[in-house]
Amino acid sequence: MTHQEEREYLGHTLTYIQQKKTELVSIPNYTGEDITKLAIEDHRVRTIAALRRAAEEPYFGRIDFTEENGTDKAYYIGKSGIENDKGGDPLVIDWRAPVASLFYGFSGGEELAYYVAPEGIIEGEIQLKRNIVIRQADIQRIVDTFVRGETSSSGGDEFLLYRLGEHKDDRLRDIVSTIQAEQNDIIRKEKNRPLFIQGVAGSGKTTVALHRLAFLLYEYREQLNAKRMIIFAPNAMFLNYISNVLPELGVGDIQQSTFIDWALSQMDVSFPLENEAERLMNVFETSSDEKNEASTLGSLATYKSIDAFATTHAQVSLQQLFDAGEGRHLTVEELANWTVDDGMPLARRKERFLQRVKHWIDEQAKWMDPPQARDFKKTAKQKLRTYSKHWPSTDPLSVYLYYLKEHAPTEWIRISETKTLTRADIAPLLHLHYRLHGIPKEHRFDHTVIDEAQDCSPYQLAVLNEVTRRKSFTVLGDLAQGIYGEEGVQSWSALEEVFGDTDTTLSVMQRSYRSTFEIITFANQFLKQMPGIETLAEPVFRSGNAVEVIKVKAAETFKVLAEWISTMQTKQAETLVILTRSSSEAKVIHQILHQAGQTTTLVSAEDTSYEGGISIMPVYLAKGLEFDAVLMWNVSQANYPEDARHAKLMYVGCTRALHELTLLYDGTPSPLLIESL
Ligand SMILES: Nc1ncnc2c1ncn2[C@@H]1O[C@H](COP(=O)(O)OP(=O)(O)OP(=O)(O)O)[C@@H](O)[C@H]1O
Repeated sequence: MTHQEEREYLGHTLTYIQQKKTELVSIPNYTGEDITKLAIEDHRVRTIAALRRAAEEPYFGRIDFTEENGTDKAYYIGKSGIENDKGGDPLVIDWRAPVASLFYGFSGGEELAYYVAPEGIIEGEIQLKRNIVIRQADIQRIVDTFVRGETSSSGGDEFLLYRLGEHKDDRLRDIVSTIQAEQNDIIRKEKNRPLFIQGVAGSGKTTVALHRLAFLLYEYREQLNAKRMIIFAPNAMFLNYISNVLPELGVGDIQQSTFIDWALSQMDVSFPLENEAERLMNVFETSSDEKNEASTLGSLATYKSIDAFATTHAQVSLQQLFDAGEGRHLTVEELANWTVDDGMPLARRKERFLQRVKHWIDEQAKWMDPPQARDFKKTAKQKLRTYSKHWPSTDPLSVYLYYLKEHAPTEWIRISETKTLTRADIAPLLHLHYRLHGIPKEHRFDHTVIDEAQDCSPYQLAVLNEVTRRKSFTVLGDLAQGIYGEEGVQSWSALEEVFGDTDTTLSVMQRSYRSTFEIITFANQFLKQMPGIETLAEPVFRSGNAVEVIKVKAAETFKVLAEWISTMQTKQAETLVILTRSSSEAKVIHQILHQAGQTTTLVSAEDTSYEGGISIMPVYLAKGLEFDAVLMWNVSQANYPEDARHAKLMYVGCTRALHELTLLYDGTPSPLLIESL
């Protein structure tokens, strides 16, 4: 009965979608310049795209709601809303609409439910919450997670577990059909108060951030422009991994970048950036303790100090008159009127000054014979070029070096000698670039998301705060995954401070969705060994195989690896990874498997895309990614000694696994394995 009723509704909806699409496609393109017609054309194109997406899977859920006044309504929830031109209620409600909150916020227990509509709070009683899996326009599965009066209703867990049990390919996916109540709250938080989210590994931070962008764009469509919204993530491979979600949600125009790539696209800097692979090797594979330099450069104190330096630097005081030749000159007093600091960036003031002097030269020449005037103008303009050198530099790198020479001589020597920049230099350089040249209007953001924000420096955030309107930020991360140590932050307050007196919100996500109960429980032992981490990850009760910790001898390496791969493949694992402590170990394993005819992908810091299949990479490159099966290679005492940094690396590695986790070691196991041997 249920299926029949749902089949009819689906048939009816698909017919409508088809008709509407045909009707809209038949309207000729508008290519003129009338703004109203262009807006209508834009709407037409977007609607066709949304209908095309909806034709395969128009909705995924249904909620039956009895309003206080007794009206019964059935709402079908999908990725895009589908209006009904022929009158009546929409056929499908957009998942971001206020009423869809009922679907996400309801966990089965509440007597009364409500949502906040534009006209006020609407209260009522939920009768039914149903998940409907549609693939290629066909109903595959119906799961009722709540039916009023039935005591067995789970409120959503059964369907969530079904979804979490699926195997993953090479791309992160949207979760519109199973967004959980605590995630829904975060997605829908207000726009203009900086929002910080501390979430355990696998709690859905990246996914929630992407859904929040789509939500904000819907909720504030009159104020926001997708092209002026951005998500910053740590590296190109991770960006590639998440690249499908925003287009799937119909908001593909939102920018996605790393901080460094974006910053370098804003300015010209003559020195190259250090090699990324070498940097990572330095951070993770050498045992140097000199890791404080980035934390000083990345601090808010340095931001303030450089800001004050830029202000002083921009005060122009010309001490020499400008002699244009032929007895004409501008006095120091006259020049001072043209150099006043009226708040305009230095480079623009300099440009304005030069224009004025050029104009003055032309005026002087008016009283001369033409040949004399020509010679005078030529000479005077040459002299002006020489004179302009009395202006302070407008090159960010030069100004940065002046600053360092005075305030941080070690850094000055580093750059002067190597003629190479580190990542920590980029935020100060962009800051100076903005101070010297200003921020073009079109470079400002309406909303900025920072993922993996535990690795973001306060300085970076302060610079982003300059380009982001109304402090509209979502900042997400996990302090327990702060594997860069001093380069990132040790507490969220270090980043919150950037916003000064502005109120910020800190939300916490403790439930972990990625991994099985066994894997999360296992990984929690590493959280317990990190100073300052008080709460553990809470598993969703999805049980799987036990985590295996196995001792192997070096001579058996290949045999063990081959067995692991074939066992995982028989378990239908599609994405497998071998995580090593170092890049050299990863190369050796890749070589061994290659010689045995096994195709694997060796992932390095330079890679910009993630291909799925069987990958081998150093553990520090796996942050943000996930795999059906993970093999932690050689978790020996030498590779993972007992300290917070290695506990974090171990935590990151183990929490990459969705379904299967195996750890191998040769010799003495890591002392961090306190509960598993
Ligand atoms: N509500 C949900 N329904 C279904 N899947 C979910 C849900 N929330 C999270 N997931 C899944 O959990 C996994 C982890 O999500 P995500 O990568 O966004 O987490 P994260 O907190 O950013 O993790 P990490 O910090 O470890 O990188 C993904 O596979 C995601 O699809």
